[in-house]
Amino acid sequence: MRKLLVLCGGSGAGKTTIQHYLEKKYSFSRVLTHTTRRKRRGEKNGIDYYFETKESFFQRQYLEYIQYDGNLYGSSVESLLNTWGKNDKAVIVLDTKGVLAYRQKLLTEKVIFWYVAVTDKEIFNKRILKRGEKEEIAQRRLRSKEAVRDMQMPQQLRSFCEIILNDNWEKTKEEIKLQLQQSGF
Ligand SMILES: Nc1nc2c(ncn2[C@@H]2O[C@H](COP(=O)(O)OP(=O)(O)O)[C@@H](O)[C@H]2O)c(=O)[nH]1
Ligand SMILES: Nc1ncnc2c1ncn2[C@@H]1O[C@H](COP(=O)(O)OP(=O)(O)O)[C@@H](O)[C@H]1O
Repeated sequence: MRKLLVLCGGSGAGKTTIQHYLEKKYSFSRVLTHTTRRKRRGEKNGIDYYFETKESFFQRQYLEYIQYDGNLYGSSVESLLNTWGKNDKAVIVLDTKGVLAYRQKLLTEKVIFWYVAVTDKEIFNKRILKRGEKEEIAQRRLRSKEAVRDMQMPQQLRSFCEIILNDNWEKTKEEIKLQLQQSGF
């Protein structure tokens, strides 16, 4: 059966780190999404995202798309089906608005949702500055209304989204193992 794990959480909480770990340790395949934001240092087209222009972005068919800190992000039907074509176990990273869209749309597949949390908001600041962006861009990101919204789990997600606390990486790994066992992934 096709399975999808949806990760969301604040900017810098550790979604991408957890996604890579799920690939390496638990043989998930990542669903790449599309964005018009600029590449960060080290990011590659077709590896981290499909980097698009505004024109090319709208040439795809999306399950959903959103605006985040002034850029467009969208998950294409094609990318999800491609991933499932090679692996039943897929993982995607979305903002919390995208999570609600997936919750309503993907009714026939096995889908679970995780919100990646940190206890102290200062952690967002520290982590995001380590990430290869100019400080000014990182600070703007953290002040954007979408980033501020996603720093706490929105009320509407509480009934179906598991919280993965990512303060301490060793504990996060244990929590991931437990949650995967409990949900049969
Ligand atoms: N709804 C939705 N959100 C996306 C998609 N792709 C990425 N995102 C989210 O967009 C937000 C910004 O992503 P990114 O620029 O990589 O920044 P980061 O969260 O600071 O690492 C994050 O919350 C991602 O989870 C997508 O296709 N759909
Ligand atoms: N548990 C952790 N402890 C310390 N640093 C972490 C932890 N998890 C992630 N990081 C680091 O924090 C930064 C942001 O993580 P990332 O996964 O890119 O966040 P997100 O995708 O949620 O924006 C990266 O430099 C990453 O290596």
